[in-house]
Amino acid sequence: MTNENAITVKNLTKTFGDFTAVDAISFEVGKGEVFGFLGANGAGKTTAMKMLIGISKPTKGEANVAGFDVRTQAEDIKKSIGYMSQRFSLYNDLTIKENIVFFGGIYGLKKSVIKAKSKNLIDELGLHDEADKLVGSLPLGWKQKVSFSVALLHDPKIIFLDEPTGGVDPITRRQFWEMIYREANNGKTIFVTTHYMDEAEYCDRVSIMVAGKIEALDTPKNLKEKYKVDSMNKVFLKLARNIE
Ligand SMILES: Nc1ncnc2c1ncn2[C@@H]1O[C@H](COP(=O)(O)OP(=O)(O)OP(=O)(O)O)[C@@H](O)[C@H]1O
Repeated sequence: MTNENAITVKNLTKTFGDFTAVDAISFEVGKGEVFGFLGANGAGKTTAMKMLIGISKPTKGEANVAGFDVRTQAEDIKKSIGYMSQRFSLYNDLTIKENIVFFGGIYGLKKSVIKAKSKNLIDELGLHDEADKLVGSLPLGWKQKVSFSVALLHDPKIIFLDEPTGGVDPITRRQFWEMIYREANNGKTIFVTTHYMDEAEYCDRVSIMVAGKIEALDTPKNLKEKYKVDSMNKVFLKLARNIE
């Protein structure tokens, strides 16, 4: 497989007993691309993502992430990617600063680097008044923004975001997407799952997974043209109905 793409996936498959959760999916994600990975509940997104971030072995097929093979180089992948999910966030009983020091340490950064990054992060997010407050006391939207910045501390090439804006208000979601764009413009590759169809419109390309298979993959504009509708929500509904 070539390493020109940030992610290359070929016939990637995961079965649990007789059940095929991810069914021979293939796609490529270019460097610097914002790639939306959509699907209804149970479509297989999390199972696929777990294989890509090197924590679950594929049953069949292959995938290369940040130049590394998911089967044999999972440890290298973990060092090259950032990961953030709605479920795995920061430690609520540590302050913002303490979370940064803690995760910086886990990523193996030097103390001087952590100090500098911590200052940048707090400056960028305008969080001077909150830096010494417990994360648990922050609104969810702020937690998610800090969590995103923390996932970037070790300067990963690819960032995996698993429903990063779940439960967050529309204005904060918009600000969150501005942060995503900024990182993509800096050359980071963004792989993001979301349930919000308006967010699918913000992606460079979108794949839609139905029952373990990728049923559509293109730019939002092309998908809307193909299905002759005016929103990604309608594309999604049409696809789901066709399959039923
Ligand atoms: N360890 C497992 N053992 C058996 N079945 C599993 C396992 N993990 C996932 N599944 C099944 O695989 C299917 C896909 O699940 P997955 O969590 O990947 O979907 P998803 O698209 O991420 O959904 P959601 O949006 O709800 O997270 C589901 O039917 C789920 O029950």
